[in-house]
Amino acid sequence: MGSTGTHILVFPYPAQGHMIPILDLTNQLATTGLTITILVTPKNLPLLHPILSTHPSIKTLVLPFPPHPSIPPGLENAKDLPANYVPFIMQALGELYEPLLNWFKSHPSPPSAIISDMFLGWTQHLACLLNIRRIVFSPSGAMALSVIYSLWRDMPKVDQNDHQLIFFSKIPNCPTFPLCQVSPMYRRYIAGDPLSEFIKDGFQADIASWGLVFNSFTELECVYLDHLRKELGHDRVWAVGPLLPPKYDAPKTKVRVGPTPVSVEGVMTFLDTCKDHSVVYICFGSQTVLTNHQMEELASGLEKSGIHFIWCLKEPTRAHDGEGYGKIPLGFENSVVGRGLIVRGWVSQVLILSHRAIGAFLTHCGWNSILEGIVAGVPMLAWPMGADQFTNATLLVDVLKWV
Ligand SMILES: O=c1ccn([C@@H]2O[C@H](COP(=O)(O)OP(=O)(O)O[C@H]3O[C@H](CO)[C@@H](O)[C@H](O)[C@H]3O)[C@@H](O)[C@H]2O)c(=O)[nH]1
Repeated sequence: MGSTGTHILVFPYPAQGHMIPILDLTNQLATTGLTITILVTPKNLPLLHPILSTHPSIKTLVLPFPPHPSIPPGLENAKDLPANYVPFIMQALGELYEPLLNWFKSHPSPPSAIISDMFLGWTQHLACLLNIRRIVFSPSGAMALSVIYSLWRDMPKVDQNDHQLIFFSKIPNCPTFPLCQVSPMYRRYIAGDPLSEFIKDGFQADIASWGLVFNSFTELECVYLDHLRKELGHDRVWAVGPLLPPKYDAPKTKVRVGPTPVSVEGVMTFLDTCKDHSVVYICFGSQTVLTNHQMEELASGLEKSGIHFIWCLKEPTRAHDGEGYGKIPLGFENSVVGRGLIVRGWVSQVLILSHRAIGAFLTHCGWNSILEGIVAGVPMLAWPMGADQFTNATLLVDVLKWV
């Protein structure tokens, strides 16, 4: 379809767990005749390759990644940095305000709406100045966002005691978490600190935005979607998920299994040799790198259980302390030859989960993983690690009682 309709700007936050669903949504929007521009920084442009080849009418706006004192030069995506760098990436991207404003001002027919990630709250201020609508895209679920918005709106006092219980009494089912399971960005908030105030302002600007789109669905999160409509005081809260890629084609790339690279088809061939529902798939998303202690515990469990498994692991980034993270215990790989694959690198999780041989999914409860597990109909074992994952696990285990 040609792109002659309303012009919108799509602005993803550069992390795989955020980019994948917003681009899946953009894929769908592109079939409706909208004119679409996607904003990325140069190192993230290759990630647009699939969507640009499917929809050549989509335009790109490539703005340089603003330098930040805490981010090594050349790194522009959360996958290349430890998880606690998220606030720095958010702050760095905030520096795109002026360049983006200039782009709008000089464009002959600029966008009349911005769809931007929930970590880009400052785009609401830009939208206000330009007198256009800003729609928040949430790659997290409605229960998780209810908790996050409640924190930044009510600013409950925390005393830095990890066991302090935080009650969310206005949210349905009154979720309650010990402080250590609450958003680290909120836990680290210091009044008056410029980074903390930037983060707070971003979430409060999200709350004030014109609309909110979730990668979720009503049957899963009806009460939390309704809660948000009530809290925000409007009905422009949409659940458009589960968002999935247009088709599940395995890319023709190689991944490292043990010391040697194998094709992605090789991973699928391994699954082909396994009985139905016999393999445990293990993955902790695109950001979590296990500590060596966690690696040892998991490896020991896998060794003793005798089960078949695929373990997709993320290796430490340059900025991790290389000694403390991601070390596979000596001899483990040899001890599981034939029944276990340890994959370093990227294999399509959606593709693996849809294989008949998968019987369970050990997940960190990232929201995309949860939705992909539900769509594949695979039982999940919840091992939340941080961010919104404790809320997501609570939704599955305590609210829906699905796990
Ligand atoms: O080898 C891999 C690893 C990951 N994935 C995909 O990467 C995405 C990972 O997303 P998610 O499961 O949500 O985990 P994170 O990457 O950890 O996502 C971040 O963003 C999510 C959405 O806000 C949050 O729920 C998480 O807590 C946060 O860590 C999913 O689509 C997976 O299918 C692959 O395809 N192959």
